[in-house]
Amino acid sequence: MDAIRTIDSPARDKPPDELVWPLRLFLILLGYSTVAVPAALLICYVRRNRHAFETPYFSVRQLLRSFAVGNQEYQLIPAGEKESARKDTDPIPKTKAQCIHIAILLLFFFSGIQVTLVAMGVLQERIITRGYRRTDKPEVEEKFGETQFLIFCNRIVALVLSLLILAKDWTKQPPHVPPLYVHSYTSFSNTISSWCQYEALKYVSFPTQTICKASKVVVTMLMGRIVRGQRYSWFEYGCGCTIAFGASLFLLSSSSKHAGSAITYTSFSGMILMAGYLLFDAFTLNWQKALFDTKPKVSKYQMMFGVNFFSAIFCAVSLIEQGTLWSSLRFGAEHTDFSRDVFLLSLSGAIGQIFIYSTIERFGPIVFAVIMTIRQMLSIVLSTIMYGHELTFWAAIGFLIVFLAIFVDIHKKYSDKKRVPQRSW
Ligand SMILES: Nc1ncnc2c1ncn2[C@@H]1O[C@H](COP(=O)(O)OS(=O)(=O)O)[C@@H](OP(=O)(O)O)[C@H]1O
Repeated sequence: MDAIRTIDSPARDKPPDELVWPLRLFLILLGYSTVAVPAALLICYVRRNRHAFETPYFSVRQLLRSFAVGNQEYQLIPAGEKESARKDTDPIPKTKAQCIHIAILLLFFFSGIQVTLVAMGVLQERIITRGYRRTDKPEVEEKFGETQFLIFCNRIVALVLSLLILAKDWTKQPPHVPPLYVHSYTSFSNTISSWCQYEALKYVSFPTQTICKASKVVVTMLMGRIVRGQRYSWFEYGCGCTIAFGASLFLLSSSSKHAGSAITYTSFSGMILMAGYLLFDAFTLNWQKALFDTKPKVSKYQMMFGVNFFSAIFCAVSLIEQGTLWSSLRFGAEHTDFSRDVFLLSLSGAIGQIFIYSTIERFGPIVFAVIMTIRQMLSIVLSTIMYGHELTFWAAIGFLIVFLAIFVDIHKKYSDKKRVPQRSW
């Protein structure tokens, strides 16, 4: 939620009380546990009595079984294939035609992510900063401030969109082998990483924040080793570090004005929150990739449905426990312009998710992390052009370093592939 973060991020020299965020996190986790604990008990119960839940007919029992146990009867993966299933999807093509196809696809996904996330940023800013006239009393203008409700609407629209696509292509969907609750991990880590990032803005200086965000690629690689057993060579780690260095140089040199207005030092809390953001974000990506690698694999729309289903529940529970769900819905009913903007925001978020899942499924978590890093740099380049500013010398060097590292990495993979005959692309 870029724009919301920008607005809420405080421009002050002294960070707030360091004891506030652990308390807030504790309350959030307590809220989630009111759903997670009963769900975990239910899962244990169904797993222990799994035979009682075996039924060939569509029923609540079958749904509970899919939720807690999964459909292991479709697990057709031969033992020897398990290793190769863990490898990242390799986007390096063999022929020129494949090269062009890959390049167009990457550009399409990148543009989709960029356009939808920029649209979301603009709409979020609009919703949070401007007031809305009441439909029945146009002379009264009121502001909306419940950001959690916006996330809830976003997840609901994404849930409905994925459900519509699944219903349309029902016959083309692979059987969903893992238990449905596995998507709650992605949902939880995605939510907590966003929360950590948002919360960290109050405790970290701009340079620390930038360097941490630029390190996304390296952290995603390290997490890939832990979550999926994916090995990367020293050369690949080197490229990841070079991208982090180049992106930091670019972002820091081209955003010196930001640095002046933000917090001037990083506290211990800030470091923990930034680490939380990076670790949960890297876990999300690698867990998604691990699910795409099951055989038969989980389709991107099944995953989108599963993740948004759990996220919607988590958000709804939070809103109900804070007592803000009904007041937000009432605000929506009384301000039709607001409802329209929230719908457009949620729709762009949902379409953005389709691009995100497509990228991770097709190109893997590292390419996605690189795309998100370039996305941040491109936003700055675009605003520099729009406002007629000039890129600094060091920003240009940083930009060159990032693209050079990407080029060298792709080139090496391409030449390695030429040397070693491949089974099939
Ligand atoms: N792996 C994965 N799966 C699903 N969705 C994801 C993923 N990574 C990022 N996102 C969503 O993309 C939105 C922007 O994410 P970030 O703020 O982390 O991106 S960045 O800071 O610009 O790099 C943000 O959307 P909102 O949560 O709706 O704001 C993220 O949740």
